[in-house]
Amino acid sequence: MKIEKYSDFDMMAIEVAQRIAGDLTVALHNADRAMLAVPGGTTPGPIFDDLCAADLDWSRVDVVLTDERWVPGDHPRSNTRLVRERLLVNRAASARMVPLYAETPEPEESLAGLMEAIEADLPIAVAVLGMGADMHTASLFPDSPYIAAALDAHAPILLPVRPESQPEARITLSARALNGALAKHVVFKGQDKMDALQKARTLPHVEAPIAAVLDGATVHWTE
Ligand SMILES: O=C(O)[C@H](O)[C@@H](O)[C@H](O)[C@H](O)COP(=O)(O)O
Repeated sequence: MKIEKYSDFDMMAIEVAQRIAGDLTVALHNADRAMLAVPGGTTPGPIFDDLCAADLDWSRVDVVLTDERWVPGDHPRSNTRLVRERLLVNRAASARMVPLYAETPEPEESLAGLMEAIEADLPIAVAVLGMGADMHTASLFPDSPYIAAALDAHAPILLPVRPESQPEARITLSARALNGALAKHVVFKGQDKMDALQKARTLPHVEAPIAAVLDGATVHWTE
């Protein structure tokens, strides 16, 4: 794991967008298509605003979320909506989005179809990950029943989860799917999260899921 600290959030967003674009360009030299996995939440918006203008062949990029809240695509908490509005615009409008949501009441009812579409595009070329102060990443939450199964080396690539701390069901890529990425970037803001990251490295993965994806990752952060 490598840690890179930035003087402010805007600088971090610009630099991280450049790093992702560089990684995608390399991946597209080596393969016909490249898969980019991105988080939802509040941190990635400004990164998407810069990344969407990157000069690369977006028509060969498949974008998937690391995780989604099980809410309709026009819901304010929808990560799909965030990606459509902030990433799949400008030059990146020609990228293809691999869905992580379907209109069924529960994620289990759509799981097989969603999983099949993602499996066809694996491995992930570039995984961008957020992190919570509770040491979750994607929707791998320490307070999720079955978190051990989602972190297992043989876990399915996609799992429905119902963390006690969250208002809705979610769906998440497993640690196995995320760790298959050729490049991993963890991005967050705040000393509290940096303290949590350092603590995570001393805890079992079920208590600190972020620690399960740190091998080979670059951590980008700003106070
Ligand atoms: O849908 C989500 O909530 C996520 O993908 C999640 O893992 C997020 O990355 C972290 O919770 C950090 O969230 P913030 O960027 O809002 O702090």
